[in-house]
Amino acid sequence: MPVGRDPGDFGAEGGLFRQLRAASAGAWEAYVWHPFVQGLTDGTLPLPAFRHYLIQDYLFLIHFARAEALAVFKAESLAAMREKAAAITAILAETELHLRYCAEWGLDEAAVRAVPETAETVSYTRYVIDRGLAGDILDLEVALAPCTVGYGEVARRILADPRRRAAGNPYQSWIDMYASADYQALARGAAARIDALGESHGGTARLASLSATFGEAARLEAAFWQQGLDAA
Ligand SMILES: Cc1ncc(CN)c(N)n1
Repeated sequence: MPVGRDPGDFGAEGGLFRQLRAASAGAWEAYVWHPFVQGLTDGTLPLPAFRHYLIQDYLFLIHFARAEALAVFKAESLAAMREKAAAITAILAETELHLRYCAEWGLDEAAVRAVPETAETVSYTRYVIDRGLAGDILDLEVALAPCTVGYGEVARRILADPRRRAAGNPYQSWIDMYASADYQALARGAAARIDALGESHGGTARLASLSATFGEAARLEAAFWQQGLDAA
């Protein structure tokens, strides 16, 4: 396997998730192995870049939880509603990590909430919500998947990279969060859900439009990292 290119075991061979990832291979690669991610890996990412990113990510997660709540509303079964409710709980737990970093920088929750959302944060979160409002549960889950699954893949790539700075990496607790068994299970579940909905909701016939959504979300993810680098 090439260095830093561990794709993980997300989605089944031949399933919709892997078809979507393959259809947006360039945008996906630009997202999951963005220079920001490489800076996290070897610990060279400037702190102001991380700080800008993390504060915006806290704001991002609030809106992402709203999008997951829309997926509860649009869920096709009670089991799916439970899975989506668990995803909301996981996102809210994720924000605790952000608040711990912010507390180290002297920012409490009210101070973080008072930071205006950037264009990158608004465009990504509202795009996902719009896909969910305009489409059905599969459209929404495809818009959500690059976020949930992508960070699972990002963490696996970081761990697999020989340039990884393991000792004294200032971003280790961030890496640990997304490499954790809990997060990896969430990411695997999100990819498996895309595969299942692909079967039940006519994924093959809708491939062109679903690929457009997936690719756009992957591009918005890359832009989200980039705003951190641009702020440093
Ligand atoms: C922008 C973004 N994308 C994904 C994740 C992982 N939940 C996140 N925290 N932020």
